[in-house]
Amino acid sequence: MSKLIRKVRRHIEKFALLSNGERVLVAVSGGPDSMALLHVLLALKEELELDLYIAHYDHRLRKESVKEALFVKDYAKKLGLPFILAAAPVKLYARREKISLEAAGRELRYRFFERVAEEYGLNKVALAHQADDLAEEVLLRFIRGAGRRGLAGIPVKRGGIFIRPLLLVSREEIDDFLQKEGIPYVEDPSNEDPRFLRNRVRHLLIPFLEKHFHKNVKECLKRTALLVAEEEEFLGCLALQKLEKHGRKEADAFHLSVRGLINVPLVLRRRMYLEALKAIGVPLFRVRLSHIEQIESLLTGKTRGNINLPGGFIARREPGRLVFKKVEAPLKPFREEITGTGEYLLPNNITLRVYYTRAGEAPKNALVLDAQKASFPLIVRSHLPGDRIRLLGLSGRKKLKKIFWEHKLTHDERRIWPIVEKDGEIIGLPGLAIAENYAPKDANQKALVIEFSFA
Ligand SMILES: Nc1ncnc2c1ncn2[C@@H]1O[C@H](COP(=O)(O)OP(=O)(O)OP(=O)(O)O)[C@@H](O)[C@H]1O
Repeated sequence: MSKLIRKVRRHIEKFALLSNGERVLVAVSGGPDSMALLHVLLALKEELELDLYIAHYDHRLRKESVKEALFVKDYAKKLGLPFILAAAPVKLYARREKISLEAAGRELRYRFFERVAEEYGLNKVALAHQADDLAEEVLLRFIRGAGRRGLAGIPVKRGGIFIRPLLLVSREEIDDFLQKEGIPYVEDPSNEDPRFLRNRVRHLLIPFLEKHFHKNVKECLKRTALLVAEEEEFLGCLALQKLEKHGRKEADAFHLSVRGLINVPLVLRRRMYLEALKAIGVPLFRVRLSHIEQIESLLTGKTRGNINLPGGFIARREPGRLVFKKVEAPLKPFREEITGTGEYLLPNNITLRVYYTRAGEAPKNALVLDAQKASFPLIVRSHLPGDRIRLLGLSGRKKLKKIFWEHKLTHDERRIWPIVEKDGEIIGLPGLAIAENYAPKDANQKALVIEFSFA
């Protein structure tokens, strides 16, 4: 067994990353780190009785991305491992949420991993961040002015499902392993692009620090990050205890008692804000120190009114309490053209996944259509008064209103449930109904699957 595999096995044990018999989704971009991770986990598969799955997310931001997805797909096939792929409307999402392409890609990618883990009943998602990533990330965040949470860098595990078995292994050790084992990988040219601050940290700042200040600067940064991470974890536990005492969660809202908060030291209070936001589903990736400071200024009375938080949440001061809550965006009717397979972002935070598979393998809650008959373009739209569908075995057409009622859909669900139309005729509603002639005849037939989820 190679040195690297033994080292990772020790880390898996030390940080309790995996238990025997777990079902693991390996996030493989096709780059050197994730290909090494895949091989390390393959080597430990038998001993740890792991069930491995491979997932790849095609961000569609570079023209080579399809090739990379195919590389990972073929590799999974060669290894005989299940492979799950999604393609992403990253640009659209970034524009809509007013965030960078990098941040949008990250958010959608992590959401995809979580969704796949849930759908396939997997307990862990293994990511291939390594020690050099950790050092670079810490420096980068320092430059950008992060708080303590940022300086803790990249955690070795998060949220009970994400694990990073290679986090304490250097890029050099990984390269050495790949070469000795003859493992192929694809290079991501954007890793060299000096327009990205992260790449300038990797290619300019770290070598400069190594040359002129400290040969082992990466090791030092790693050590600092691990120490801060331990302290962060401790602070997190304390904050949760305090939240139990002084806070109350209510569906999409969190209430914090002002009297409870002012008796807590500022450093802990900041962490309490963060834990409260996490509890109601605010995307923590996007919460900046400035948001936390704004919340603090609500408490001290320096700011009044609503403070906008990421993901459509607000914070405001009410008598005797701070309130964090989701502001409901009004539901919008929609009509979109579906021109091919992929992911589509519809209004009202609906994500649509359109793909081909064998009819027998399609999930039950999706619309599964005969691929030949349901050719593109299709229209996906929201409900209109008088909508009807021609169902098998019925002489006339059935009102959608009746179908909604039979499935006990709420008023809001009825307004935005996606309805699929071809040539002016309704051909189905995911999970609810399919028009006559559009259902595949047998399980082996090629089917077009339309699945959707509300964010
Ligand atoms: N397109 C992808 N498909 C599948 N997994 C990916 C993809 N991109 C990244 N990953 C996984 O995430 C790890 C980190 O990737 P990378 O360093 O590019 O991301 P990052 O943006 O720097 O970090 P983070 O994921 O924390 O935002 C990879 O080693 C791999 O395990």
